[in-house]
Amino acid sequence: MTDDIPDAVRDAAPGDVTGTAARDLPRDTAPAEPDAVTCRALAYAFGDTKAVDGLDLSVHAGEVFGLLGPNGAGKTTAIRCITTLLPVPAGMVGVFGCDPARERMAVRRLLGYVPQQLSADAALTGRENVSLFARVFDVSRRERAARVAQALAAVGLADAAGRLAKTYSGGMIRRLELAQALVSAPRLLILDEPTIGLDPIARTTVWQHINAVRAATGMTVLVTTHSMDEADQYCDRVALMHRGRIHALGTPDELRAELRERRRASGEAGRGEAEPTLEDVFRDVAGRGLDEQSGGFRDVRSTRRTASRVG
Ligand SMILES: Nc1ncnc2c1ncn2[C@@H]1O[C@H](COP(=O)(O)OP(=O)(O)OP(=O)(O)O)[C@@H](O)[C@H]1O
Repeated sequence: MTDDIPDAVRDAAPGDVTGTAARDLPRDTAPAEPDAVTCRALAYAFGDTKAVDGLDLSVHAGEVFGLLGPNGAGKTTAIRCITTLLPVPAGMVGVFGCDPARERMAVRRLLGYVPQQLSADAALTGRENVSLFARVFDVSRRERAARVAQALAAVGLADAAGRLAKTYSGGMIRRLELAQALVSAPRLLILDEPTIGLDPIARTTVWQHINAVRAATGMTVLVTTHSMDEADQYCDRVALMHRGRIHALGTPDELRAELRERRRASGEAGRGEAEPTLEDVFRDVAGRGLDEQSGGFRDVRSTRRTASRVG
């Protein structure tokens, strides 16, 4: 784990780095370090329910990786195994080469995690919330105030730091939770549906801050989402997860091009088919099971919990 949040994070003004700009960072500098996340044949069951069922995944250091899938695909369960919150009963998980089972604290020190559930305390100020995380993550007393201020500034909350979190908007709460995760200067930031329930402007703002920090630090980002549009716009690579395993993996452009090719080969192309979207790719690789399983991609957006998370 790095000792400090780099000054560049503090200085990265929100909006200066867009998702597109961050995606244009050089990709051909081969990472000398191990992959940020490795899962091999990972399996986890709740009773008879195979939540994760033979998951193979590599998240390269420095990339923004999107784990996509409908409700119940197993995304959160996989994330909880990676973050040491669940044991790894079958298969293996590595985080920058560390084994969560044997090096639990080492793995936790590498991670910043923003779960789906509310992790900020509404009765505390923004600054107090981030300070709490700084203490939990052993940021030294000497450094703490500066690191808390840096993390709040990095997500655009410096001016609101003295206000109670219960006065924040949903988007501000999400950014506060981001600051909490960033205060320990993680090498890997894991975000479980970071923009669910937010309006389009708040979504964009959250992503601008994620990308600004990532561009400044080289941090790896693993994000789960139902939103194909966000994945398309902000993720370097995506994995399409369904029923506990990965059905397709690549850059959004690669996945779309592969579907275009499959359509061409099967004679579907040229019959007025629109350019494929990522959702088309998912429907193609997951097959009819996607419609049979409860929860698609669109209907879930309006039903989830951010509105009530902060009330
Ligand atoms: N604590 C639990 N006890 C029993 N079953 C669970 C538990 N947590 C998850 N499951 C089941 O495991 C499967 C995978 O759930 P998981 O939450 O990992 O999916 P997900 O892709 O993250 O879904 P969502 O997008 O809704 O968060 C589902 O069938 C779910 O009902």
